[in-house]
Amino acid sequence: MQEKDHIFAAPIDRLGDFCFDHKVADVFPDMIKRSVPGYSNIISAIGMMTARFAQPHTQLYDLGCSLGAATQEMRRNLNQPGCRIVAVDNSAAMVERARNHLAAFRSDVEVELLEADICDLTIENASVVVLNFTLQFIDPALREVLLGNIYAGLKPGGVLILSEKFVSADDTVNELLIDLHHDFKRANGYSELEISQKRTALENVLRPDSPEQHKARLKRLGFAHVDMWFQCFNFGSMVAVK
Ligand SMILES: C[S@@+](CC[C@H](N)C(=O)[O-])C[C@H]1O[C@@H](n2cnc3c(N)ncnc32)[C@H](O)[C@@H]1O
Ligand SMILES: O=C(O)C(=O)C[C@]1(C(=O)O)C=C[C@@H](O)C=C1
Repeated sequence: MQEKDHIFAAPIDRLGDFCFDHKVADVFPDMIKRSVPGYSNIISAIGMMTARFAQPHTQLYDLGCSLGAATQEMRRNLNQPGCRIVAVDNSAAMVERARNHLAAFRSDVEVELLEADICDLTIENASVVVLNFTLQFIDPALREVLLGNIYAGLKPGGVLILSEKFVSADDTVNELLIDLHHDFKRANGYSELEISQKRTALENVLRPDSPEQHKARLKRLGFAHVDMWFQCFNFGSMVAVK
């Protein structure tokens, strides 16, 4: 049975920064499904893009893999010989649970699960790289270097799938999208207290960029084709092909 997310349901005295600890890892599937509009569509599309972009004898990366939802979808859709998936997260609680989660499925595809900081990782011989709601948690000053490492490690024709929470450059639209996201959370059973406490806890740790900032940076780094393929409110996913 999957646990329900009640983490911010009661008033918290000294509300600290949000972090991916045991409490969050225990309820993560419920939390992300009720918090991120379009999450399950994005996971399915990661599988579809894996089928199109995976190249024989290459590596596929799931960076900030949490419990391995994207890894599992990539593994299910891999149709090329000699590929392996490298799934990485720096939260011990997430990696421990990802190990159990991934072991529950039968598959011939090798998955290397690493507890590591993705900023310290060497990316090589890659055909598919997934950053599914992870870059937003990386120090903004380190984002360009990380994306540059990904670009360098991708083979020509390789793809980066980058899903993020966005900030809109237009203040009025930005407020509208945030309000609509909160409506989405209310409709999924979150209370006003849960919404506001989580918002405060995320303030210093989830720093969103605008779609324009993302596109400009990916282009600057050399990606040949960059665009948004999905957006719902202030959440979305981009595709960048080398
Ligand atoms: C919103 S979750 C990602 C969800 C996941 N990709 C999925 O599709 O279900 C963000 C994850 O990024 C991880 N993370 C944040 N900073 C990281 C870093 N520097 N290195 C590795 N993992 C990181 C967190 O521990 C967390 O599990
Ligand atoms: O709940 C929110 O407001 C979010 O921003 C959602 C979000 C995310 O985008 O990663 C934040 C933290 C949790 O990991 C799950 C989802």
